[in-house]
Amino acid sequence: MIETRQQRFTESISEALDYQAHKDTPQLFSYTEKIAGVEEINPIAVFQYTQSFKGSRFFWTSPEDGMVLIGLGSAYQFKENKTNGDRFEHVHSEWNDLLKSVYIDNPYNQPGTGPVIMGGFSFDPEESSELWENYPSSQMTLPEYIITIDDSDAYLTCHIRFDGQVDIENCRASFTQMIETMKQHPQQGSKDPECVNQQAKSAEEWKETVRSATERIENKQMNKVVLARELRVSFTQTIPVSRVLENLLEQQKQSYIFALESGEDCFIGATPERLVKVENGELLSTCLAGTSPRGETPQEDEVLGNELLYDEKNRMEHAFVVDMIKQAIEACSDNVEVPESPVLYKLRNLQHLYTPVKGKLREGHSLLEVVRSLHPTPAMGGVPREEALSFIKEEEKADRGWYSAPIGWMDAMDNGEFAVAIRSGLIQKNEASLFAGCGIVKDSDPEKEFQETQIKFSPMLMALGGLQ
Ligand SMILES: C=C(O[C@H]1C=CC=C(C(=O)O)[C@@H]1O)C(=O)O
Repeated sequence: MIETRQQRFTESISEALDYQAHKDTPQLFSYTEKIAGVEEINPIAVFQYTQSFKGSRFFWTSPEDGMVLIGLGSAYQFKENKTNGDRFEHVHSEWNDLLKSVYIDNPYNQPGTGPVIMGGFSFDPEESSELWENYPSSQMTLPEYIITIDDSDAYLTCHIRFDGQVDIENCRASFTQMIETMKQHPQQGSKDPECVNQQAKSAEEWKETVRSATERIENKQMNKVVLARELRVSFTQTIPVSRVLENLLEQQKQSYIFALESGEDCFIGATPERLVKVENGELLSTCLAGTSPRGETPQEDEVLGNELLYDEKNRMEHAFVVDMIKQAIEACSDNVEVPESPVLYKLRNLQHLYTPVKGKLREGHSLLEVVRSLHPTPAMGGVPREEALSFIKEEEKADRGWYSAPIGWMDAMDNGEFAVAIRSGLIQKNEASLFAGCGIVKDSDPEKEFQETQIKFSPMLMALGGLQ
């Protein structure tokens, strides 16, 4: 088995080198292999044992299909800063150009294997700040190694650049070494560092901004706006990212768990909000807006859930999102299906109103084009979009950076998925900035909205060990 594997790798890379020798483009080789023994692979252990890639790792898992994607290192990167051009279109066209020059050996028809780019975008391409200096307005990376795990199989993909002397033996040995790394057992015993300080901008100031938003809504200058807050937390020691990931995986089973390292920082979170998923042309988007806490007992939980389902203010907040997403998906898809009424989506700390939107992506439309038309939905920006965004720019005092923006991956067959990076935080050594926001409509009560943001901080606070 090992011998056959080594042979396949050697033959494939030799063929690629040979093929590329007659061309003046390329220079990239993409090779995928199915790895036996998926039950042995522990995603957290992979993260713990790949410290040599620290600063350029990506972690993703989806609650629906349980798929895990880990990206390590960078063989190629699309990156753009502070632009008012079309950053989604730029990535889309550069990705398609790059794909023309990749020699691909991937015999598996499995989404998320072969050449896959991973990363995300900032909320507002025109904003930049010191806090987010390691996170440009768009950054999608083709990793050196990609580990893809679905329920029954695991795959390893590697990307090798052909722009210098290629040592085939070395490349093959590194690939084999990475397979060994995938099968390591997690290291036990790391403790959560102690939280020593939590600091947010003045609560009164934030509530005042909510009041001024409701006034604008009363005056018919807008219908809805989402306002966010930032909480800076400090710990006694450097925050261990793999430990936080492990906690999120255990505590937030209904959410996407993601992490993206960039330089010394790590943007990490557990978001329930799918922006869009495309698999073999089937499209799925999600409207998630309208929030209530979970009850202490099943009875209280049911009462709170029912109140949320029939609450006029929350239904209005939700309906703005459904209308916009439905319209955007209809513009690029056939057979669009949207249920009449929302259902409840229950998380550990909160429950939301939830409406799925399904369709068949029309020929000629791409995943990134859908991301561009959806971002930001009224669950993150507001209605009308431009009015809400300029209110956020002028009045909201949070440095959003990548919070509430698209994060995800896409492969060479235009399969992929983007979530909206909420319930998230930016880890910087022993400190982290956490973010939480709420949809404001005309009947919003500033105190209640403030309490809602407090609960929305809890998934990250819990995972960091900062929630007593
Ligand atoms: C903006 C956030 O949540 C959004 C997603 C779901 C429900 C929301 C709400 O009910 O306000 C928000 O629109 C956040 O968690 O930071």
